[in-house]
Amino acid sequence: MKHQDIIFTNSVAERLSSMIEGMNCSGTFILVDENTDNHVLSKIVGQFPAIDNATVIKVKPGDVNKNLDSLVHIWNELQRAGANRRSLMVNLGGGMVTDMGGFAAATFKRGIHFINVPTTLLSAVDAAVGGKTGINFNGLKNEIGSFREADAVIISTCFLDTLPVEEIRSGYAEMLKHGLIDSAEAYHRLLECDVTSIDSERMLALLEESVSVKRRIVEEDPTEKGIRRALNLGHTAGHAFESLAMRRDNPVPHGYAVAWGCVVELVLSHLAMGFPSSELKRFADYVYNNYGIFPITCDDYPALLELMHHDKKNTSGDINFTLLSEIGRVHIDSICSEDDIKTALDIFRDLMHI
Ligand SMILES: NC(=O)c1ccc[n+]([C@@H]2O[C@H](COP(=O)([O-])OP(=O)(O)OC[C@H]3O[C@@H](n4cnc5c(N)ncnc54)[C@H](O)[C@@H]3O)[C@@H](O)[C@H]2O)c1
Ligand SMILES: O=C(O)C(=O)C[C@@H](O)[C@H](O)[C@H](O)COP(=O)(O)O
Ligand SMILES: [Zn+2]
Repeated sequence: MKHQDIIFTNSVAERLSSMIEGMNCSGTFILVDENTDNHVLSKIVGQFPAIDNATVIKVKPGDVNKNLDSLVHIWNELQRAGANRRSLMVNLGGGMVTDMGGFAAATFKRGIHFINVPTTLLSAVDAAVGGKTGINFNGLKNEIGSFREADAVIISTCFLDTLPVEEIRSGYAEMLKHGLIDSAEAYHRLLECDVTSIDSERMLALLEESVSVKRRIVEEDPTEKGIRRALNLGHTAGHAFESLAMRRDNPVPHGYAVAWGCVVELVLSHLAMGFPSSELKRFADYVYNNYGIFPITCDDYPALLELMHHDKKNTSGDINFTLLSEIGRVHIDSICSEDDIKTALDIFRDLMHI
């Protein structure tokens, strides 16, 4: 897999335009959802012909629409406008847009060029980088997808001012995850920051630091044969919460599910690997105070376990977790029994005062 070009800038339109011109493509498509159409597109149009001449494709927002219907809509629009192998797709949006647009680009005519321009904190620090693309299918997260890195990722803080604070918190959860797998120093610094009042200069520095954690791991293991599973901390349980919330017709932001999932998986880390109880308690309190609770009872355990059995890290009938023995010390392929997971869910409910 080629090395991915990741650019940090607040002159997005200028960089994007010169990139489009340099790629000598036969046509450019910009994928947006209704919200990035409303809040973001106007920030990059009206300055450079390479951007203004692009065809805009619009999808409905939200993870419930990261699905086959939206994907078919994108393929139809590309085909209708005569896109070919030299066409370029620009994914302008959050992780929903970069995941699905990346997959549409990876599959249309077996692959066209694409550039990710992330517009949420979460997509800037995580989703737009590293080549995981895909859609949800049959209620399971990212069930259909491919590894295909964007030709380039243009990361900026200039889109974040219209983002609801809930979405800032959601992205911050993936940054905390990067801190947890990286080092106690980076993680504690994040815990001490007030996420709602970080100025844009400091935010750009935090973005660069967080992306560097993901980038280093992806470069070592681009297709998740091993160590990339570190980036999946919190997701075995987190994706189960996220899917359950969708089943209840009450979706939650991805990062919230990851934050709750990390609590469950730090409980398992404590039980199985001796992860310090003081750090577990501190993280759980942070999550309770900043993300609230995901309401579950023991009646939900069978559904949650069934969802965890679909996790992509599993290679047998067992459920595979990424755990920590301490902050920065990662143990991939940690198998936990259903009984251990139920115990962890019990402790999760205690820690979250549910
Ligand atoms: N591929 C990966 O490595 C990876 C990593 C993490 C998450 N993901 C996926 O990313 C998705 C979550 O991404 P997300 O949190 O960015 O969600 P999202 O794309 O759904 O964006 C969240 C909300 O913010 C809106 N929005 C986007 N930019 C905006 C802006 N600048 N101003 C105002 N509103 C804006 C969106 O329309 C949406 O309503 C999930 O599908 C998750 O599975 C993928
Ligand atoms: O990049 C990775 O690898 C990750 O696991 C990052 C996660 O934050 C992200 O949510 C990813 O989409 C999860 O992938 P999946 O393989 O568990 O669907
Ligand atoms: Zn994630």
